[in-house]
Amino acid sequence: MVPVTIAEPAVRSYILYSGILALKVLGMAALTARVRFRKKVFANEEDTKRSKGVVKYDDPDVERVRRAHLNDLENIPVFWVLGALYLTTGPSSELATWLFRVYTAGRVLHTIVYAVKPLPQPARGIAYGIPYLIKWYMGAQIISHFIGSL
Ligand SMILES: N[C@@H](CCC(=O)N[C@@H](CS)C(=O)NCC(=O)O)C(=O)O
Repeated sequence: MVPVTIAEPAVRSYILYSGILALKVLGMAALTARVRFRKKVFANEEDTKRSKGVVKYDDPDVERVRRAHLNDLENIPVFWVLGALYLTTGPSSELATWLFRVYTAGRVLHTIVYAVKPLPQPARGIAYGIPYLIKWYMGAQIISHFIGSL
């Protein structure tokens, strides 16, 4: 059994990048609110009163930010699970740190090219694909490490 302790640089790196990603997910709510107020487009009647906005469910800019938020929710919790389990396989600290770092950078870039400053494809596909492959790699490492130990 590989000991997973806070003294391990890879564990500290996981905690750091997990925290950054959690704040990044929270930031999506602020980004959505910013676009809603800029466009005066809201989801509920009571939200429209102070800013004289309208209820609208198909504003393209709001929907874009909402899709980016949803995409985070489809991906980042999976990283938390796989990243934590990956640490139990005894990876090199350097490799684990780079995987967590690149993953985090990819997810931040995904939001930028999707919702902040939309860029033509394949910008979003790449920003999505690299973190996606990192998760598959960590998942495969977990399975290959533990499959023989049952
Ligand atoms: N739920 C996603 C699954 C596939 C995915 O996440 N694709 C990436 C790269 S093209 C993406 O940014 N999709 C846009 C989105 O989720 O709104 C979708 O419907 O597209």
